[in-house]
Order: sequence, then structure tokens, then C-alpha cells
Amino acid sequence: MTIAFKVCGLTRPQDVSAAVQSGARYVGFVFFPKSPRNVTLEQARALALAVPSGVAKVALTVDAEDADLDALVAAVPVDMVQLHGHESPDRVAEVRARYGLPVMKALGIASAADLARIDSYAEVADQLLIDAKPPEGADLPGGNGLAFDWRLLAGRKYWTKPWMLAGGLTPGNVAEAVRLTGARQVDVSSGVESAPGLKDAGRMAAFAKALAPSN
Ligand SMILES: O=C(O)c1ccccc1N[C@@H]1O[C@H](COP(=O)(O)O)[C@@H](O)[C@H]1O
Repeated sequence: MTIAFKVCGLTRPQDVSAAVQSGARYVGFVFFPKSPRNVTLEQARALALAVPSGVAKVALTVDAEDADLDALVAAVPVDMVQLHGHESPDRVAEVRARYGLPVMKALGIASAADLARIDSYAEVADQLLIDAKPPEGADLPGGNGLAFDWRLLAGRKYWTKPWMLAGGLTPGNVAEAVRLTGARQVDVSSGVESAPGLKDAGRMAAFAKALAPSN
């Protein structure tokens, strides 16, 4: 079975090119000033224009206001919006309707109790991103290189929408994460970096190799 993957937090043209070369089906751009992976609209536009068709360009935002999303969508040719903050199901539906773009809602998991609220998002989002819950007081709501206990997803009935597994994935652990959770899509950021915000071509290739069916 082919496992699709997203490389998130791309900031440089050479990283976009290496991600595409490695076989990424999605590339993500972070619009969150506190993140070391934050890009301006101008940077993101240039990066997005270099992405070939067939690879989805995802805009990651955190509790963004309409005005910021309006500017983003006007400036950057994106294919999907990832909502990685505290957006309610109603807000997910609103963003989806306002821009006519598919929306992926990120949800943080630390324990079985966190799984309960996912169903209400599955009703309104196009995709779900199941990530580790950030630690208390963390600056970033994602991109912390932290995994959650994948056994929480083992053997469970999945959601009515496609979903991606995220959080602390690396070339060394992604095969095990897929085996335990049954994920068919995964998302990675810090696990394929040489430093925060700088992707590493070798690590992206190794990540893709770890997901290859023959592996
Ligand atoms: O990557 C970031 O800087 C970021 C900032 C704010 C919200 C989410 C962010 N990243 C997302 O988190 C997942 C998991 O990251 P990691 O692999 O554990 O480093 C990442 O794929 C992004 O979708």
C-alpha cells in the first residue's frame, strides 16, 4: 500500500524541490509568525509557484482572522487550508465556505479522552490531521517534534474523512507509526530538518524510503 506524505514548513526553494523529488504528495507553508518556519506571503507565493501540479500546496494557519486568510488566499496559489489552532467546527465550515478550498483540521492528541471531539470535526472538514498535543505553555501548537502514544489509534474505527498522522515522525520511526495506527497519510516537519526551518534533502529521501512498500 502506498502511504502519501506531506512535508510541512518549507521555507526555501531548494527544500521545495527536494520534497517534490522525494515524492511528497503535499507540501506545507507555515503562516504563523512565532514559528521558525514562518514565511511571508511573498516568499510563499514564490515557493508555491515552483510546485508542480499533482502536489498539493497546503497553507498552515493558526486561529487566523478572515482578513489574514483573505490576503493569503489572494496572494498565494494554495490548494488546501490547514487550521492548526483552536478553530471550532463552525469556524472550519465557515473557512471552507468562504474560500471554496478544502480544509484540513489539526487536532492534538495526548490521551484517549482527546479522541472524543474528532467526530464533530470529521463532519465539517475535508481532512483531519491527528497530531501530538503541544506541551503546556509551548510557543507552537505543532511542529514540536513530539509524538503521542500511537497505540491510542490502534485497532480503532477511523473517521469518515481522510486523515493524516503527524507529530514527531522521523525516517527512523515512521514505518512503525504507520504499522501501529494504520495511517495511509503522514505529515512531517522537524523530523526531516537539519535545523528549525531548514529541511534536509537526505532526511526527506530517507523518510520516503521508510514508507516505500518494498521496505
Ligand atoms: O511546523 C510548525 O512550525 C508549526 C507551527 C504551528 C502549528 C503547526 C506547525 N507544524 C505542524 O505540526 C506537524 C508536526 O510537526 P513535527 O513533525 O512534530 O515537527 C507538522 O507536520 C505541521 O503540520
